[in-house]
Amino acid sequence: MLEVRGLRSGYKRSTVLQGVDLDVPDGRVVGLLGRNGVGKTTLIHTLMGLVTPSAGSVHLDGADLTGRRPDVVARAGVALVPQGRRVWAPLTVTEHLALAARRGRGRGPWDVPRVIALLPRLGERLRHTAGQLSGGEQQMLAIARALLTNPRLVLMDEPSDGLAPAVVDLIGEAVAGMKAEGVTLVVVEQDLHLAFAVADEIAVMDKGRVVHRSPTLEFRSDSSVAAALLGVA
Ligand SMILES: Nc1ncnc2c1ncn2[C@@H]1O[C@H](COP(=O)(O)OP(=O)(O)OP(=O)(O)O)[C@@H](O)[C@H]1O
Repeated sequence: MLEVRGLRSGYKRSTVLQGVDLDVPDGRVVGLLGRNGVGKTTLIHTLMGLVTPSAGSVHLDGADLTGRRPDVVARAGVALVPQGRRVWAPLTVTEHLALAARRGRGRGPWDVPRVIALLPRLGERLRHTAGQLSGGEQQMLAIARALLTNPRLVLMDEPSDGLAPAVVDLIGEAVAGMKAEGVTLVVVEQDLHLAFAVADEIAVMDKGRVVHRSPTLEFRSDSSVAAALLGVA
């Protein structure tokens, strides 16, 4: 269980997170929505230890991760699938998987055969370099890399970014597969179709806070909430 309380953080000239409260129970998928610039990426990066909080707390299964370094947070079981995938263009898929597997070895159920079973397209591209992959395949590689660390919690930042609808559906299937294996996820998304397809619950941020939380079915059934908080009909 992830428990975030009163989290404040930001950059030199601006405080972005103004006191974020967020609970993510084990095995649940929370879709994190919000207009551009409300602080979704800053929240994900603060949870991962890439941005240092000025106040508040982050606990995972009771362990205090507040302000810890990214490598410490990763070892505690948190993995980031960053926006823009951040794969290494010259390395092959096999090399990416081998490097990630080395870091996660022995800590849980995910190994290379298992992530390839979840993401079969990668199995057909093992000798390709990451730079030769399509955007969707790079996203799958970024997911595979995260899973191979055997995380308890995966933070995904706009996995649908720049992908065609049919490819977004494949990413949705991969997220569903992770969830079926018991992985807990926070998925930042602009694509409501994907967020609704994968999330058990929706959290909406505005001006550096989580201002709304409801089960996905409830959120979908009341379009006035989405209209007010996201500016969509
Ligand atoms: N590295 C940085 N240095 C300074 N300011 C930043 C930095 N990264 C983000 N910001 C600012 O922090 C605010 C929140 O940005 P953030 O990326 O967290 O929002 P977001 O909700 O993820 O937006 P989007 O949906 O557009 O990705 C914005 O005003 C942004 O300009």
